[in-house]
Amino acid sequence: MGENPWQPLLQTFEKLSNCVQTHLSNFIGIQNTTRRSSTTVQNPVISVDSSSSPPIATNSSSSLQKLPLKEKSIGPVTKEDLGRATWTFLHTLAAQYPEKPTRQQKKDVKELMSILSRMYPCRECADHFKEILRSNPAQAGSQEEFSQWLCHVHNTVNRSLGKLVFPCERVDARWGKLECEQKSCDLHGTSMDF
Ligand SMILES: Cc1cc2nc3c(=O)[nH]c(=O)nc-3n(C[C@H](O)[C@H](O)[C@H](O)COP(=O)(O)OP(=O)(O)OC[C@H]3O[C@@H](n4cnc5c(N)ncnc54)[C@H](O)[C@@H]3O)c2cc1C
Repeated sequence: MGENPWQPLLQTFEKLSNCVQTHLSNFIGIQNTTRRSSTTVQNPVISVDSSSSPPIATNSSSSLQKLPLKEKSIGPVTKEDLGRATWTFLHTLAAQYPEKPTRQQKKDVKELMSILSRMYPCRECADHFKEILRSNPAQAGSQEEFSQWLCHVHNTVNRSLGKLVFPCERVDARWGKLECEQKSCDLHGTSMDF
């Protein structure tokens, strides 16, 4: 049998096709990279305080990309990040705590502190906090009592870390209530002790 007369033409076509495919996939790859990085700039994903953390690549189909972003990249949470976030939560809670809390609310504060001292996701901090609570049991008979007690225990942690002590008479200036329309974020207390 003689050689297929179309063979050289088919081989040329195959080479051309491979070449086009390679260029096309390179091109698409570049496009995807470009799109991903421009999304990151225009609509950054998440922010944390730590500027030293390397950025983490995100899957373009991830819903994370739709989250609003501040300016910095995501990375592992440090003990300091966790501490600042937790103090923000606790001081804000104290700022919104009712003047006249219910018995349940007072019990909740004690339980919350107790749970923190067991489950705070930094073992040494949790153990340290447990010790602090032992000599300073939570006091939450009123908004002022709670926020002053919290300021005091925060200062105890500050001292142990060699940080400056915060002037507790200025705690209300530092930590206010959440900005919520028509007090919709306020915790409600009661004048009755039930
Ligand atoms: C329960 C708990 C226990 C911790 N234990 C440890 C530990 O054992 N070891 C460790 O390394 N880290 C610990 N941390 C973390 C540590 O307290 C800090 O959060 C972290 O070191 C970051 O400190 P920072 O200087 O950024 O400010 P932070 O101490 O996080 O304070 C945040 C902000 O609160 C304000 N502030 C400071 N002091 C007071 C105060 N007394 N009252 C009201 N507002 C104040 C300041 O404006 C400050 O910028 C603990 C955190 C918590 C929540």
